[in-house]
Amino acid sequence: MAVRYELLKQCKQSGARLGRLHTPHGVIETPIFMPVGTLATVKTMSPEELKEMDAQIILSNTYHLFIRPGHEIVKEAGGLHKFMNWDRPILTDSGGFQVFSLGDLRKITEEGVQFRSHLSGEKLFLSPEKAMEIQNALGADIIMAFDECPPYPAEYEYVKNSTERTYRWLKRCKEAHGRPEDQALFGIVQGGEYRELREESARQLVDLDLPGYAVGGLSVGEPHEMMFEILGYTTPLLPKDKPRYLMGVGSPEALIQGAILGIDMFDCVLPTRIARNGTTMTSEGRLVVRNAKFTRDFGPLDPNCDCYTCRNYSRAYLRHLIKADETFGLRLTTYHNLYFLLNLMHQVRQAIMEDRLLDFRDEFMMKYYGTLN
Ligand SMILES: CNc1nc2cc3nc(NC)[nH]c3cc2c(=O)[nH]1
Ligand SMILES: [Zn+2]
Repeated sequence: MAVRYELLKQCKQSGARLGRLHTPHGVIETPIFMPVGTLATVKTMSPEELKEMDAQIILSNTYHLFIRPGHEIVKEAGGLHKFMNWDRPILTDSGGFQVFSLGDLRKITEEGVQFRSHLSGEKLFLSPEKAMEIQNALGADIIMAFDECPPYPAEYEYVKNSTERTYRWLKRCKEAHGRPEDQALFGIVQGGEYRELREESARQLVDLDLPGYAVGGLSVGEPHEMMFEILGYTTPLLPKDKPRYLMGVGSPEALIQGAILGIDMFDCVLPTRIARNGTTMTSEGRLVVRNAKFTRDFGPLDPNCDCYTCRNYSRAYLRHLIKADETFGLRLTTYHNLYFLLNLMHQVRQAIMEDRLLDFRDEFMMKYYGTLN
């Protein structure tokens, strides 16, 4: 079977658990943060640097690779692993989220979604079948069902209809999946902010006995507390012996709280995106290194970080590069931000091992945010 989850330890203090996810391209330790490589590259990072920082799995986007260079090209290259020279696990999303974030450039029907390419403007179409054809061609170890991520807020009726259609689409994905033996298809729980819709969606997905389950429809503008409340009653409905993936999350606080609520996998563009404008995550909170106050600060970006950037360069140098729009500056801030989140999850796994995750959370929150919640 494509992907097998091994539950190693259930945290005594919380819903968190320590696990290992066995895939055709290697083992992933969970809870895990997955760097996002939208266009078959984690922007400015080489595969060697990603391995150096212990990135164990990366994400790529179906919508973007479908638009450019096209999934046939990637297939002819021997698949995504070969194309981007990454021999560890890859997860591809199904394109749903990107297409829905195109706003009114798209039309949703039972068949699928009609939209215009954000590059050429040409009319394109994504459906459960098309999303599976593309992901089968890309060859990722974990692939996502084609779903609709409803906007927030959204009326009960809208979310009910959308979630029911997303379930019908999931069954079509399962039907159309050409490579179930080497690519694990994860379903995506929807239901918006409505508990009975979330519970119905989770029940229907679990009945399909899938290799993994994502919680979708979150991190779309809803209040933090609402996301944690929804996770609180959704993850317990998912099988303990399968991985749970919270899509599009997130901030350091959300990663820790998500793990406490039983989430095993996270992805977010935050660390790479904010790095490009010189914003970094450090052990003492966010630090905007392009800020004038760092002009003569010759100390490391983060004194408590042992990453390549913090061991070899100063805040003054980073500020200079970012101000001068030097590519090397983007590389150094990206390297640190990714290292920071990957290392945060390493500390979370340690804390689960030692049954002190809640204490770790309090210590981290105090240092990073200066508060306990
Ligand atoms: C591929 N399907 C799918 N992707 C998602 C990506 C997300 N990214 C965020 N915040 C950045 N929320 C998300 C929800 C979904 C979701 O509900 N479905
Ligand atoms: Zn660092």
